[in-house]
Amino acid sequence: METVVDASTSEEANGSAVEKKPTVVFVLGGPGSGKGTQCAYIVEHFGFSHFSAGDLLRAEMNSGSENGLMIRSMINEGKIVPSQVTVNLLQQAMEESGNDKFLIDGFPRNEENRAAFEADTGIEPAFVLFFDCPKEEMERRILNRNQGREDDNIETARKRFKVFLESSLPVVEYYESIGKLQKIDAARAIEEVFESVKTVFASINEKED
Ligand SMILES: Nc1ncnc2c1ncn2[C@@H]1O[C@H](COP(=O)(O)OP(=O)(O)O)[C@@H](O)[C@H]1O
Ligand SMILES: Nc1ccn([C@@H]2O[C@H](COP(=O)(O)OP(=O)(O)O)[C@@H](O)[C@H]2O)c(=O)n1
Ligand SMILES: [Mg+2]
Repeated sequence: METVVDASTSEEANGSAVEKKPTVVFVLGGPGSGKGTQCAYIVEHFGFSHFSAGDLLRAEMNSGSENGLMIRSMINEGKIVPSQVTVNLLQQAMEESGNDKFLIDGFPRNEENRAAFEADTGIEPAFVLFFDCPKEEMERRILNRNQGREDDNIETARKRFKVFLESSLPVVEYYESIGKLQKIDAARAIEEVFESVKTVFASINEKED
């Protein structure tokens, strides 16, 4: 007869080899508030991997995947793509990165996004950055962005602002209510905004080099 399970295997199974959960910071703010811009600086200074939910969805849309057409029509209407699609893309990107510190930008954009991520990954954010910016300034930035995005036109931008107010702000308020929100005045020059961002991250862990 085969030997029974040995001691080392059962030790792993009962938790001695449990992995540490990754650190996740969600980066929220209205369309054009400067999330992507600030994330690039955070990556340089603090060693996080940055994933923009919008960028991952655009890549998926252009990859010829079966969800491509659905994603394009949602994005062009400023609507939020079903959470399962976005959470799967984020999970895959995190797994492939090999890192354990993630900035997730433009997510969660509604309560369904928030709940799906938590249910599927078991991860809660360490904290949530919120870039607070007046609508007029966000509108100016979007219309000057020049990245060739189909949704950066005035008509879609207005739909995105409406979705932000109705669906995304309640998530921001939720994180505020549990004491996890770090609100930053984003209506200043890029360098000034980053000074405030640095203060928040410096208290966590400075990149060692
Ligand atoms: N503090 C700022 N002041 C002026 N323009 C900014 C600032 N931050 C970002 N921008 C510009 O505004 C546009 C939107 O910024 P982006 O980082 O793409 O925002 P988001 O990811 O929140 O939509 C970009 O063209 C960017 O260069
Ligand atoms: N969590 C998310 C993030 C983006 N999106 C879609 O992608 C679009 C662009 O998101 P984005 O984060 O790149 O846009 P910005 O806030 O950077 O301007 C959104 O308007 C949504 O249509 C989504 O459906 N779900
Ligand atoms: Mg962005």
